[in-house]
Amino acid sequence: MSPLSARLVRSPEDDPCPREAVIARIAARALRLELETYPKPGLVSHVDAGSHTDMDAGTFRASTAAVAPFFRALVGAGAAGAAMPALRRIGLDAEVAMRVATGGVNTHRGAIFGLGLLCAAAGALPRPAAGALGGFVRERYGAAILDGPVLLHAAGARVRRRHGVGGAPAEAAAGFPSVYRIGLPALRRGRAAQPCDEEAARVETCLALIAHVEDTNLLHRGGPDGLAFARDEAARFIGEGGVAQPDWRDRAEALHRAFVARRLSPGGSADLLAMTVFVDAIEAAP
Ligand SMILES: CC(C)(COP(=O)(O)OP(=O)(O)OC[C@H]1O[C@@H](n2cnc3c(N)ncnc32)[C@H](O[C@H]2O[C@H](COP(=O)(O)OP(=O)(O)OP(=O)(O)O)[C@@H](O)[C@H]2O)[C@@H]1O)[C@@H](O)C(=O)NCCC(=O)NCCS
Ligand SMILES: Nc1ncnc2[nH]cnc12
Repeated sequence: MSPLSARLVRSPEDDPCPREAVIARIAARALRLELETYPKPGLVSHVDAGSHTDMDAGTFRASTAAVAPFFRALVGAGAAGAAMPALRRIGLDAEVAMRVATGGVNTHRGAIFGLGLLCAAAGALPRPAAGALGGFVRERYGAAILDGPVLLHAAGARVRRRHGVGGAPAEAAAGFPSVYRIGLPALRRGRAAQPCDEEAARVETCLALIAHVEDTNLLHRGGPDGLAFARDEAARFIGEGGVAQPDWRDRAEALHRAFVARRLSPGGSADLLAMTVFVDAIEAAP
């Protein structure tokens, strides 16, 4: 662990900054709620492992527990005005902790990056108005994100080069437009359609994101055809009424099975679902 992370990672009992601890807990809760959302096409949930053979709900729970202290460190770094290289060091330490906790499996790399940047923004902004967290990431860190080192042999970087898509760095540098333009409106639409079922609202959000996002995980596993299949099917689900349909759960489960049959897994959309839940909680707070 880098000295910066070691200084900033604290146990909740001796935490002198309750607001920072609360924000970090909200980030970890967002990861748990993402996991506890079913059906999410091809993705791991508390019900099954979707298109994955190397991870399940237990792997995600262990990963969430391991990375949570680093969210606290990122909130603190944001509050202290840290620049991108400092955040990056904490993010890389979090990736190491994730891999130790999961036996080397990549559960939350995208979430550490995106949710981590939003945590830093929440640390920097005492009372974030609607849209403020994404705007802060764009203004403060956007250029550094795009100029940052590229991990040439990472699957994501390879896929981004081959297919000319921006992936996680472009999404963050632009201030998370998928969260604000797609995720949050879908969460509110889902709540209006199913006022007593928060899980339904998260399913609506997840499907709306899959229909929109250029997800490098879908490209990695399914190529352009896999990405197009996933986006078209998710768009059809949303276009036909989403979770406002009486049989929405059956339809979403059928979609889940179709993704699993093709080994498709929209991991980037899952991360953006967690980020949407986080932004909704932080920016809505009084
Ligand atoms: C900045 C990086 C994180 C960029 O990494 P990379 O070069 O790999 O770029 P991307 O592929 O674009 O993104 C990385 C992960 O982000 C998720 N993602 C994918 N598409 C999008 C998108 N359009 N918008 C936002 N986010 C996106 C996705 O993560 C999720 O999927 C992973 C699990 O997938 P799985 O199917 O298991 O796939 P693999 O393990 O890859 O292999 P197989 O099993 O299929 O064989 C999981 O991580 C989810 O979270 C992308 O994977 C990085 O380069 C970096 O610099 N990190 C340093 C840390 C840092 O700077 N931190 C800043 C402050 S915290
Ligand atoms: N629930 C999930 N299943 C598979 N990949 C993911 N990446 C982030 N969340 C995920």
